[in-house]
Amino acid sequence: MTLLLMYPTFTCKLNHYISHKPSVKWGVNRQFAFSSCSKNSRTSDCIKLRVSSDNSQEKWFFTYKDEEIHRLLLGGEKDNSASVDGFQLVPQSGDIEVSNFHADKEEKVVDDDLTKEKLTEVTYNIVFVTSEASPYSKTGGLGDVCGSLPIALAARGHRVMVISPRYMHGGPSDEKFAGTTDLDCRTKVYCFGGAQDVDFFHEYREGVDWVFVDHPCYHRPGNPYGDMYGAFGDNQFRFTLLCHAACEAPLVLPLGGFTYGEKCLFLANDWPAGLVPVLLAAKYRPHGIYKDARSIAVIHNLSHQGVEPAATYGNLGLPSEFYGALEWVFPTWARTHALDTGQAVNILKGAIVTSDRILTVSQGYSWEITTPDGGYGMNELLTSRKSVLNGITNGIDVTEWDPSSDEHIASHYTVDDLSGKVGFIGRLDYQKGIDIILSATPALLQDDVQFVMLGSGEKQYEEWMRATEAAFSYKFRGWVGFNVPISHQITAGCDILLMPSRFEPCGLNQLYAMRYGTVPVVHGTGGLRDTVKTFNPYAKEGKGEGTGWAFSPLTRECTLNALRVAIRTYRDHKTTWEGLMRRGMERECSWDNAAVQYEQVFQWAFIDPPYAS
Ligand SMILES: Nc1ncnc2c1ncn2[C@@H]1O[C@H](COP(=O)(O)OP(=O)(O)O[C@H]2O[C@H](CO)[C@@H](O)[C@H](O)[C@H]2O)[C@@H](O)[C@H]1O
Repeated sequence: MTLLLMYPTFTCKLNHYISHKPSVKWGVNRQFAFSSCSKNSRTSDCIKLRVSSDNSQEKWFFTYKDEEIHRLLLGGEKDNSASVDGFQLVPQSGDIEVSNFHADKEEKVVDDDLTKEKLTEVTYNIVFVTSEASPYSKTGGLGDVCGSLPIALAARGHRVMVISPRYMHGGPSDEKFAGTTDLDCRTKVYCFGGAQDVDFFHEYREGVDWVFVDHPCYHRPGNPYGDMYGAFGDNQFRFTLLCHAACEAPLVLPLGGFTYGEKCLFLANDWPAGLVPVLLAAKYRPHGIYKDARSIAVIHNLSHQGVEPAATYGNLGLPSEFYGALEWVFPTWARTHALDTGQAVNILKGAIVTSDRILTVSQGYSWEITTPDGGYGMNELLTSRKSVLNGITNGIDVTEWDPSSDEHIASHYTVDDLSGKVGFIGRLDYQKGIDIILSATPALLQDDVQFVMLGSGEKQYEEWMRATEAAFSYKFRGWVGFNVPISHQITAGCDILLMPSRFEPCGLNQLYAMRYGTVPVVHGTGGLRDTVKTFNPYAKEGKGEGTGWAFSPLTRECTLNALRVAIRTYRDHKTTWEGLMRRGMERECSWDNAAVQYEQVFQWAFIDPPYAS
């Protein structure tokens, strides 16, 4: 948390520092407290603010080191719900000396613990737009994040809607939507040369409005993006429709009796939601709608950008003058034939140049995407927007992923009761370093280890898993497919989780692994480097520190070396291993911390006028 104190005008921003619930309204006697002090001296230096109000007059009192100081309130800045979010005070003459306040100097105080304890002061109407949200739909980490972060934000007092498609695959997964009801609010959206009728389904669960856009294009076998024959050919249409519908939803859906209205904050997750910030700027604001709304482009994976031929621009329901926002020209070497001009539209680019802020899912990745290596062609663009680019490490759903109560595992355990237990879980593609696993496995299986893999993706890797299991059935098991219970069982059952990702915006499996006492061995990149601390046996007077191994560079040799060090530690140094497990299990990984950081970014988003209008 950052507290701004300025003297002698003594202006304090109270946002996030006042410890009262958002539902508490202004106008009755209230006592608030906030701290201006460092972690270690919190108690002694605490400044308390007491406000006494009889609805006509507000008197403000400060207590500093148990001494009460009366101040004149110059102006209380209140938000729409009449909660105070800032104030200005004039010190009386002969002002007391307060040692923490430095003349004409800004003081920044960081106190994470304190932040965590407090609910938010300013609440927002938040609209997550996403192609997947667990448990309704999930093919990877995006589903996890959009299924759990909204709940954490709602618990902090925000009004939160998550809007995603109502996928009907014609199988058991359709049951996940059984609790939703048709809002009977058919709406027309205009794209792809005509009017499209969409319906909205809804379920209010865990404080969140889960809204599902219904349209025949979401009703087909497969997963949200494709089927056994590959990606669906009309994905641009399917997600354009989602974005148009998502922009209408806050205006037209009376959820709990009230619409979300125009003053909301859109979180556009990855390219499928990338048209949302563009639509706000191009379609709505010119007509005076959504002038008070803001948008944040959240990048979970920059390697997918939603790029289609330039000729498709006319389908997107955007005015021609916004073509430049989406315009994308492939370099000459990437063109496919002599007549290829390289002209394309890039939806994620549109989001990056029109959103008010940009977020990635770890700090490391927010830097990597500004470099040529990690930028996937967007590095210069992202660098130009660096001042509004932040990284916040994902949290995890600590209820779903809890080794003491997990419904998918046979025996439960806690950090105080560790009992006996190399795995890999993930999409079988280039990002996840699957080629490295392929090349390292024969050597690894020479050692006394068993290796279990769960994943689906590229056919050649699925075939390799089947063939390796057939050849080394006593040492290797490969489960081809997407199976949540098995992912929990592998996470709980393994001693080591291997993640040789080539790049990893955040990575969730290493977080799940640490929570389950399974030690991660990862390539030190992006969010993996941010979250897995390499074991150091000499730290802390020989007690050791770290939660796993983050190796680099990403080669077969380095992967094998790191795995062998880990395996030796497991085998020969049981106490040390237990320390690694314990530290991983005790690591803070809930959404609480991240939710507070998200709120800070929300606050920043509303400081400036809309970036694009
Ligand atoms: N075969 C299978 N069966 C069952 N479950 C499976 C599975 N394959 C994957 N999963 C699950 O899908 C999720 C994968 O999450 P990750 O964060 O590791 O990667 P992903 O690349 O999808 O997400 C992107 O978005 C997330 C969220 O921001 C970032 O953490 C990440 O770095 C970025 O690449 C985990 O919950 C995992 O258990």
